[in-house]
Amino acid sequence: MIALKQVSKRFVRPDGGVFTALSPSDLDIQAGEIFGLIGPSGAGKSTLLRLINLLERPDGGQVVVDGQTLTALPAAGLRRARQNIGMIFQQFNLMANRTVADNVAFPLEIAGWPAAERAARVAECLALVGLADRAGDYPAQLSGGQKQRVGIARALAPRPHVLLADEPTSALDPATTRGILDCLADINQRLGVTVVIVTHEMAVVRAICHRAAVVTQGTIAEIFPVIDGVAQANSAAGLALLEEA
Ligand SMILES: Nc1ncnc2c1ncn2[C@@H]1O[C@H](COP(=O)(O)OP(=O)(O)OP(=O)(O)O)[C@@H](O)[C@H]1O
Repeated sequence: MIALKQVSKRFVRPDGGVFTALSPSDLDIQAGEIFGLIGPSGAGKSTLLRLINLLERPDGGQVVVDGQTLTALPAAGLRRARQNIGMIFQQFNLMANRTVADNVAFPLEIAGWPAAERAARVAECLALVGLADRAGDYPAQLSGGQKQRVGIARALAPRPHVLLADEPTSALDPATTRGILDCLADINQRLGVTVVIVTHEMAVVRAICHRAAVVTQGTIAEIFPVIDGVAQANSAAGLALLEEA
């Protein structure tokens, strides 16, 4: 479903220095997987995630999602292809001046869905995340967990095959975290959506991931499976993360 081929990313710092956020890396994520990107702060996890939908443009390499080579697409083609890739964020990124329903409708408006189909899809997505009764509320009236559920509903509205999650539970307490992770696992199971989740916590990987990559200093140190809730990491960086947990 997702293939990164020798993808790399450097940033130029304000002082003119060049910083390698990701050395040339390969990554294959299968359709239907929940795949984790785990590593310490500043390791390059978010950069790697944002390279999948080209929020960050790689300096080199190819990004292929659902059979389309995103790195070869012109702007209009890329906009269309991105409708197949939903994204959720640590701070939810909801629009405060729009109701819950209008937040969820937003990507459908952009994509040109007719109003009646939009309304039906919004209702469906809010039901999916357990917020059917909050459609008319504003984000400020919701708890953190409910806000993230709106984020998930918004990301799923255009029926994407891929959902990118950038530390989706880092702003939430443990009980709410559990609820959001269960929600993501449920969506993965029911809809078959491929989920890529950035986290710095092994507990998140253990809770929902099928496999995960250890990202450290701009490289993928290893890719390991999670078997019966046990993370099978064995690189030095992976073992350090397990010890921390
Ligand atoms: N736009 C940018 N300009 C310059 N440097 C950047 C930019 N974006 C990221 N970086 C640098 O790239 C490195 C990797 O950042 P990234 O956000 O991918 O790490 P991360 O593993 O997600 O960390 P965290 O868990 O702290 O979010 C960091 O050192 C960061 O400062």
